[in-house]
Amino acid sequence: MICKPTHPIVVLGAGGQLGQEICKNLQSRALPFTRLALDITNRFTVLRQLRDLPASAVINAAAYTQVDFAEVDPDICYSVNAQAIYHLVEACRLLKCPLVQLSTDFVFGGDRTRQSPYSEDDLPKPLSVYGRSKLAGEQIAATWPAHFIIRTCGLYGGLSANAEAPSFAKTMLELAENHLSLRVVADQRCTPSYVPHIAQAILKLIQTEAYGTYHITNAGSTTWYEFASTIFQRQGLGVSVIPISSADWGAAAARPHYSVLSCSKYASVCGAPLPSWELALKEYLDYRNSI
Ligand SMILES: NC(=O)C1=CN([C@@H]2O[C@H](COP(=O)(O)OP(=O)(O)OC[C@H]3O[C@@H](n4cnc5c(N)ncnc54)[C@H](OP(=O)(O)O)[C@@H]3O)[C@@H](O)[C@H]2O)C=CC1
Ligand SMILES: Cc1cn([C@H]2C[C@H](O)[C@@H](COP(=O)(O)OP(=O)(O)O[C@H]3O[C@@H](C)C(=O)[C@@H](O)[C@H]3O)O2)c(=O)[nH]c1=O
Repeated sequence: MICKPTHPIVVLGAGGQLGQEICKNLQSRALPFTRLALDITNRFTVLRQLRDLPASAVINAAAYTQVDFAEVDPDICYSVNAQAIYHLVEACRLLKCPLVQLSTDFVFGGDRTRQSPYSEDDLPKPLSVYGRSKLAGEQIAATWPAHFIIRTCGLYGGLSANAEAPSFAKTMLELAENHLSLRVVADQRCTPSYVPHIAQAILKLIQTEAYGTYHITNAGSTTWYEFASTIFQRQGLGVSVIPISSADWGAAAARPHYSVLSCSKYASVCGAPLPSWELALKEYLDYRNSI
C-alpha cells in the first residue's frame, strides 16, 4: 500500500489552512473536498464520494479546531474529530489506501511537571474537550493498520479562502496596528509551526510505508510571549508585550503548560528535522513583507 509520488490523494478539509497548503503542494494530484463538498460526519456521503476514487491516500485535515467553543459544544467537536474517523477508516479499507490523520500537541498537558519533549510513545493526557476528541480520533484511525497519525502544533502562515488563515501570528500583527501594548501568556511552552513546512513534511513522510504515529513541528520551543515579542522585534514594531499567566488570560479551555514534541522519529525516517521555529518565523515574515 504505497503512496506513489504520481498518484492522486484525497484531501479532506481542503478549505482549511493546512488542507489548502497540502492541495497547493499536490497540484493536479489533489482530490480536494471542502466541508461544503463533503461533510465527514455523514457516513453515507463519505462512502459514496470516496469509494470509487483512484486515491493512493486519504489525508484528513478536516477538524473542529475552536478549542474554547469545544468546551461548551462537545458534541459537535466529538462528531467531527472522533466519530467521523470511523467513516474514514471504512473508506480507506474499501480504497485499500493509507489514512493520514492530523492531530495535536493538545493530546498532552495533563502531566503538569513535564519539562522535556514528548515522544510518540509517551502516554497522552489531554486537558480539554478538543484534546480528548483528537485523542479519540487518533485511536479510531489506528484501527486501520495503514495509518499515519501526525501530531503538530500552533499552525500559522497557511491560507483560508485564498487569504491568510487566522492564526496567533496573524492576530499579533493585526493587533499591533492599533495597540501600544499586548498581554500574552508566558506559561505555555510549545513549538508554533509554519504551515508550508508541515505540509511538505507530511507529503514526504507518506511516500514511505513506515506507518504509525509521528510528531512533526518546527524545531526548538518557545512561549507565546516570546513568539509575539520576536515577531514585533523582527518587524521593528514598538509594541510592548506584557507577560501574563494562562489564568490571567482566562480562556475557557485549559492549555498545556508544556507540549513540546520530540520530532526525532520523523527526522530518522525522512532524513532531517524541520527548520527551527526562529527560521520558520523569518521565512513567514519575509514572505508576508514581500507581498
Ligand atoms: N490550527 C492549529 O494550530 C493546529 C491544528 N492541528 C490539526 O491540524 C489539522 C488541520 O488544522 P487547520 O488547518 O488549522 O484547521 P482549520 O480549522 O483551518 O481547517 C479545518 C477544516 O475542516 C473543515 N471542517 C470542519 N468540520 C467539517 C466536517 N464536518 N466535514 C468536513 N470538513 C469539515 C473546516 O471547514 P469550515 O471552515 O467550513 O468549518 C475547515 O476548512 C486538524 O486536524 C487540527 O486538529 C494540530 C495542531 C495545531
Ligand atoms: C490573541 C491572544 C492570545 N493569547 C493566548 C491564548 C492562547 O493561550 C495562546 C495561543 O492562542 P490561539 O488562540 O492562537 O491558539 P490555541 O487555540 O491555544 O492554539 C491551538 O490551536 C489548536 C487547534 C491546536 O491544535 C494547538 O496546537 C494550538 O496551537 O495565546 C494571549 O495570551 N494574548 C492574546 O492577545
